[in-house]
Amino acid sequence: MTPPNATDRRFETGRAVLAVARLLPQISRPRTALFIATTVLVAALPLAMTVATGLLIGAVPAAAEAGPGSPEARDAYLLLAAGVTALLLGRLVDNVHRANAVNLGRELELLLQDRLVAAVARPAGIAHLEDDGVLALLRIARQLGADFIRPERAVRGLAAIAPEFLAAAGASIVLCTFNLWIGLAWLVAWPAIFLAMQREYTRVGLTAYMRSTEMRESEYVRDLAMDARPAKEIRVWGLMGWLLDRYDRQWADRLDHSNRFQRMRVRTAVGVIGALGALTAATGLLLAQAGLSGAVGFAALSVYLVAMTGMFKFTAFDDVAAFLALGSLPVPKVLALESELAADERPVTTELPAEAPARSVRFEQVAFAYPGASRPVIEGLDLEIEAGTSLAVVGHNGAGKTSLVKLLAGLYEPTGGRITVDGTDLAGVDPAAWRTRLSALFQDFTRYQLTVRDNIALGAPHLAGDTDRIWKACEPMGIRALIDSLPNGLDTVLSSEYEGGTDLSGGQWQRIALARALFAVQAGAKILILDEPAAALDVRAEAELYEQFLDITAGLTTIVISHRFSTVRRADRIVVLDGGRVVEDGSHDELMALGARYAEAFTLQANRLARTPHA
Ligand SMILES: Nc1ncnc2c1ncn2[C@@H]1O[C@H](COP(=O)(O)OP(=O)(O)OP(=O)(O)O)[C@@H](O)[C@H]1O
Repeated sequence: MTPPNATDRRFETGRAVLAVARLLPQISRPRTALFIATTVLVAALPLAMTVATGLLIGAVPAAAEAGPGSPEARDAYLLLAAGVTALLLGRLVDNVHRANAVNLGRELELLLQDRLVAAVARPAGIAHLEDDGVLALLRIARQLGADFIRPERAVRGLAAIAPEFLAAAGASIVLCTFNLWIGLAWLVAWPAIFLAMQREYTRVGLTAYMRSTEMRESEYVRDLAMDARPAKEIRVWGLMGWLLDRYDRQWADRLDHSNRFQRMRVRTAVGVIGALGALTAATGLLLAQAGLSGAVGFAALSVYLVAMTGMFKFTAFDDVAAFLALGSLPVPKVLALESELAADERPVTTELPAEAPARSVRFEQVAFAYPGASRPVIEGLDLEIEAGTSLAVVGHNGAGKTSLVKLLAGLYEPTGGRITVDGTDLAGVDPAAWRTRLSALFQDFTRYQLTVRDNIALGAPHLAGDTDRIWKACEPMGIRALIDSLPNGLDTVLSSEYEGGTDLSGGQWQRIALARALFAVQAGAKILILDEPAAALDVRAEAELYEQFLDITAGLTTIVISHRFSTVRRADRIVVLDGGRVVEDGSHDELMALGARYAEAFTLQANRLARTPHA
């Protein structure tokens, strides 16, 4: 996602406010209709009161002369009643208008949050979650309802400003009856001033948006200082001072930047106030001349004066005007993100047969580069994985092993070539349906701060209530005794941040995660991916676990990535990856006989292990 360019920015304010206005009927048509009706009334009623007051002032001398009960007195009473009614009704309608705006605003925020979560959850892959533009929007989205980025405030701003706008237009038209040019000047002045100020506010808001990467950085630094997870390293290495320093510097930089923008806003405001002062002085002077020369009567003069001073209620410089600009700013961005992510969706063109993969999964000349990366991590990769067999993938750090399984899981799409399942190109298959056939455990698996039961059942959440099945997944992992020893057994929360909860050792966590993968297999997954499945276990424990996995998952397609050759050698077939290509391919015995990279690395590790019997 790219940030808006200069041309886009000129129209940003109008587009943002329009986007807010267009969303309101989606929340509630009747309440939007009420919003429009009360906007007109809130603008018209004070104007009606002004006119009634002016006419009343003009009618009083004649009524006083004619005496009580006279038609003139009745007219004066009627004008008084009209003025008072307009005043009271104005108050009442104003309250309804504001309350309606607050509710509409809150619901607008909810609507945007919902649409955003749905939009972000929609793409099958995870590439969008590494896109700086998307992350900037997500940051804004997380803050929706906080700080100045509040669409709710935009609706309240709109509610306050729209009637004032109409009232100012009405007052300008009243002034047109005094002097056409003065009236027209006022009619044009307010929208121009309003737009100038909105552009300034928008500029400030956009700067915050454009600096989202810096802001994310400083939020990251702040969270590092406060989170429990990095707390060990930060204290052991004495990083707290360094973190706080860095955070302070980033804040100072942000403040400095925003102060610079504030100064620019003051310049515009001074220019605007100068123009307003000149127009007010000209109007006042002309009114005074007209009054003194008798060209305009006393009643009309008072109406014109009230119209002129009433125009200053218009809040172009007020907080509400800033809220309107800043609060609406994220709205088109959320909508743009929504359509951008929807456009990225690829069409589903084929369905895989229920038994697939029955023959094989094939990587055919697959190439892949991470979004934004200049070089591919996988290039010209050909690999056929026979269904029902176990495959081990080995290679040095950064060789592309994890990237390969991420492609297989559909978390990213190949940038070249294709992956087929029994001959069907995965590009046309519904990724969600494909993933129900996969069970995967990645090396950076998630330690959910949930119960043991949930941590295991998340492998197939629809079977979460099946306790027997959960125990069945735990058994081969050797964690039954561990779970029984926990305060609430399966229902113990795996986090010491909760009362009655507990944390586990690295190896214990890994066994829980393996049980989760096994639970998914029990639920019907046909391909099992294990990326460094037991790096936290000792070599023998890992080899034993993998052996057990192979027994339990016999007949399943299993792909394991490991640096432990005692694990790797148990696979039916081994491929060595280097620079994103397969450079060796065969069984353990075949690769040993080949005497190349695999054999060399295996011998090296075996010799080391032989020297360290407790490894
Ligand atoms: N999300 C990402 N964005 C950009 N580059 C990435 C990303 N993930 C990995 N890479 C790069 O891709 C290359 C291959 O990474 P990959 O994780 O596939 O290697 P690996 O063989 O699994 O390594 P290891 O044995 O260390 O786990 C590396 O150079 C890495 O820097």
